[in-house]
Amino acid sequence: SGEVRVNVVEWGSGFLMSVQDGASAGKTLPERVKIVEVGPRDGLQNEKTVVPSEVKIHLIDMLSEAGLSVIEATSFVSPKWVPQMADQVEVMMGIHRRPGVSYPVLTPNLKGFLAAVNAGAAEVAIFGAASELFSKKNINCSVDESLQRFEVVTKAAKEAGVPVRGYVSCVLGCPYEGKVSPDKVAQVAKRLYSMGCYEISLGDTIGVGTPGGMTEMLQAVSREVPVNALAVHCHDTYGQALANILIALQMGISVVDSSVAGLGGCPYAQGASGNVATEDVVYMLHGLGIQTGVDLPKLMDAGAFICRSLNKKTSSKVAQATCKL
Ligand SMILES: CC(C)(COP(=O)([O-])OP(=O)([O-])OC[C@H]1O[C@@H](n2cnc3c(N)ncnc32)[C@H](O)[C@@H]1OP(=O)([O-])[O-])[C@@H](O)C(=O)NCCC(=O)NCCSC(=O)C[C@@](C)(O)CC(=O)[O-]
Repeated sequence: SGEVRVNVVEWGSGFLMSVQDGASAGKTLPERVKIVEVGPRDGLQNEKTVVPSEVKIHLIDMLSEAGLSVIEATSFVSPKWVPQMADQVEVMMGIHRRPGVSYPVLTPNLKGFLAAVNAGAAEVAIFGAASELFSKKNINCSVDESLQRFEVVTKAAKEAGVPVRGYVSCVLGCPYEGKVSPDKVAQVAKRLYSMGCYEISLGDTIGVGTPGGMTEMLQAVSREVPVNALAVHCHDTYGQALANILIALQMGISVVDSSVAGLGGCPYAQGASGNVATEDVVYMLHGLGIQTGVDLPKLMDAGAFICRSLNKKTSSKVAQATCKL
């Protein structure tokens, strides 16, 4: 109908303005999107100076207070590989778990899985890649070896009744190999799904993808894995993340990973910027009339808190526009 609704909420010195464009909220978009907030893990894992556990815990609590229902809390990986995540047990013990909120953690192997469950994790994520070289740099094994390790984790998780999410990294490009074939992404995604992952998150680890590549890759993956079991995980290095997410939504995906304040980057993907900012994703989704359950002002408070704590500027355009730096 071309109807455009504009809601303006005055807030501090800035304005939080949401433009709802009735024409763009087409039939193919989902009514509701689940956001998987990865800031406390993906966002912080690459920080060079150690972030105190209390800051991580407070951030996670602010994010759950803002209405996020899935918050990836930490990683049970080797502290020699990722020192920033060495306080995983303190973080898991310190957070105030809100009913209905899930706090998954990364577990690369059985050792990590057992430690995670011991620390009270009720959901875990395994993380593979569609690129051999990235797999080697990130988790020190080939893609096939990683899948064998993940079989062991998913078997143990099934016995313990713990749901497992699966990641595929480098779905639109690799920092070491360059172009990645959509078929390879589809094969890895299929293996993770067949071993019992309830959801497969497709990671544009270095943020190089464009909507054309995203479309081609999702077409290949959705031939092997049902689209309602897929999520997208976009880094924003080349400023393509929101466009890529919109493509994913139009193709039926309704789970989006993002990081508050656009924090982050992978230690084994040099030059990659943070994930798309959760604030910007929420702004876009609400503008499209899609529900998220997230309170944007509260989310921006969480973004402002972590940026102050890290002494860095937010990468969220929405936060910049509303002067909540
Ligand atoms: C996978 C390993 C452990 C293999 O590392 P390795 O060196 O091959 O492992 P190992 O089995 O030979 O063991 C070596 C040492 O690590 C210990 N170890 C072994 N496992 C664990 C564990 N779970 N927790 C704690 N310690 C562990 C083990 O006990 C031993 O200790 P030592 O005897 O030398 O004292 C290592 O490569 C690692 O920890 N890698 C983590 C890398 C990582 O966290 N990367 C970032 C996350 S992935 C990402 O960001 C991408 C994503 C998910 O966001 C999606 C996207 O954007 O694409």
